[in-house]
Amino acid sequence: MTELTQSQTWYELKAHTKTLPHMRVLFEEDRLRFDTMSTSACGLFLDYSKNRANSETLSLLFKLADETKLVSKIKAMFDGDLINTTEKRAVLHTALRAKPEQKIILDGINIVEEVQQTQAQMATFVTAITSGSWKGYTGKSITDIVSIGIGGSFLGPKIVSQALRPYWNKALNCHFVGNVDGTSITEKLKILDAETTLFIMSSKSFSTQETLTNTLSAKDWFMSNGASQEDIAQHFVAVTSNVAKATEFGIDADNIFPMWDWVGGRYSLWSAIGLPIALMIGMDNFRELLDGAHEMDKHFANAPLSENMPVIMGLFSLLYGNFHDAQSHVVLTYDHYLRGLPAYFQQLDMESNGKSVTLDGTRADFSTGPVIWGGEGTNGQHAYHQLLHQGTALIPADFIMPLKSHNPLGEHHIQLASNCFGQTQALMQGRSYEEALAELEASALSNDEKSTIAKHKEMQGNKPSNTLLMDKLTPGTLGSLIALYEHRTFVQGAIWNINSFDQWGVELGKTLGNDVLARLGAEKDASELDSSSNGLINMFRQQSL
Ligand SMILES: O=P(O)(O)OC[C@H]1O[C@](O)(CO)[C@@H](O)[C@@H]1O
Repeated sequence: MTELTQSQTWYELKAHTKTLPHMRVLFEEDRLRFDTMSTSACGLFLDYSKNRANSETLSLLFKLADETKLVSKIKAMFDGDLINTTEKRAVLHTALRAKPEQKIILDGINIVEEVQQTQAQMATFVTAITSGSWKGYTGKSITDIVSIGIGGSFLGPKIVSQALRPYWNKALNCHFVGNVDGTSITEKLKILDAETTLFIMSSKSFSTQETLTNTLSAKDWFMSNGASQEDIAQHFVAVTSNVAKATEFGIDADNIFPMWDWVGGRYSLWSAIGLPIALMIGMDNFRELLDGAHEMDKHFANAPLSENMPVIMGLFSLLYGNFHDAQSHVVLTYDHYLRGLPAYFQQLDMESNGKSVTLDGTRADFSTGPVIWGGEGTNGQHAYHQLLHQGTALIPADFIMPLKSHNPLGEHHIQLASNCFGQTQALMQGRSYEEALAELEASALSNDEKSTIAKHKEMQGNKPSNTLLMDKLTPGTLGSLIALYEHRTFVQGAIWNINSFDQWGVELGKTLGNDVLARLGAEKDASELDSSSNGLINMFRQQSL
């Protein structure tokens, strides 16, 4: 048993959540519900009124936050305490977007100076590439950037570049390679010209199999196009915390952008891992992205809990997972440029809070991180919204939408907004049996048929959602939005008292994968493995090699 689930407040929340009326009633009882249950920060507006909560719910949640010392845990992160306890590391992705004049001391060093030096190195490189002064081995300027990385070294650059497409440098194209499946890199290389292509190899550890394999294949392709070993320096750069390994790999020392162990992979887009972003949108816009995140950092560190956007969102997610048995959470982005964001938040949250022991190793006797999934609105309405509305699972939803489009076109944006708001309304209010029956009144169906169909058309409603709006999708508002979700993830982990910043669960798969690799190559016999693994390996060896 953990202290958390034995606390008085936990018991009170369990009892309280059973007493709440349908959200329809909560809205009828309080005409000002939208005004009191919404808040703004850093260019974002959060409507959290369509949640299963009243003032008592909120005060119990804030009490739980107080009792679990959330405020002091937030301070500990910003101060650089070693809160990643299993790896004895600080968690300071916030330092990546700190102001140049700030001082954040870690092991006696002001790490802000190191961050600023790397940003200066990035800025010089971005200017060289975008001005055309950087030449390839045949004297041509670079036209295509290929970012090779996986996990946090892939999704951040890819999703943020995609989201900020309106800000792209017109002279550059970008491509992202992550999967070790040869198809991924082959499809990219087919359309590229070795003379004008730059590869950015992004790997914090410089030991990730997929990234090393993809980079070696990129190198082979490059050399097969008439380039020589000394031409590598003009077409390959690396972002890593393992500078020695990158040099050994053949990356020119001047072309290595450092990163640090106090930045987790899934929190690293703000570092030189974001180099592809800076190349595509320019260093000024990249700094605006950082500034947006910095504003959210200040808000998170200073706002009272009751006005603190990441705290409110984190507490509501915890409410549904721990007191309503919600096993997943859906992120619905009503903006085509943000179509990749659900996948980004999936990795951010699930690799952070997909844990089952608390800091001292006690097995959690409560649900921890939910499954995060989602997609682009309005497409989802024709795919999985049926389950959101009438399924048996409770799935809290976040709807995210800019109020202004980068591409105003006829009725498109007003229709997008009408769908976004209409969906949250339908989830909340549902449709009663009586309402469904009334809709069938004029039909030619018999009374029995009307009654049966009405039961199928009934929608319970009371399905919670948050609606997050921004005036327009810009580097600044995107920075604030992503930092908001980073801190939302932190809030839950802090209250659960788990380590949100290691990822031991991915180690075993990698180790066994390497063992299977040897057996697939017939260097090792597979017969001592379980019959499934043995059978699969033998099938591959017989049919694929
Ligand atoms: O940047 P690296 O060291 O290649 O790691 C890639 C990814 O693999 C992980 O370590 C495990 O998925 C992620 O945390 C990380 O972003």
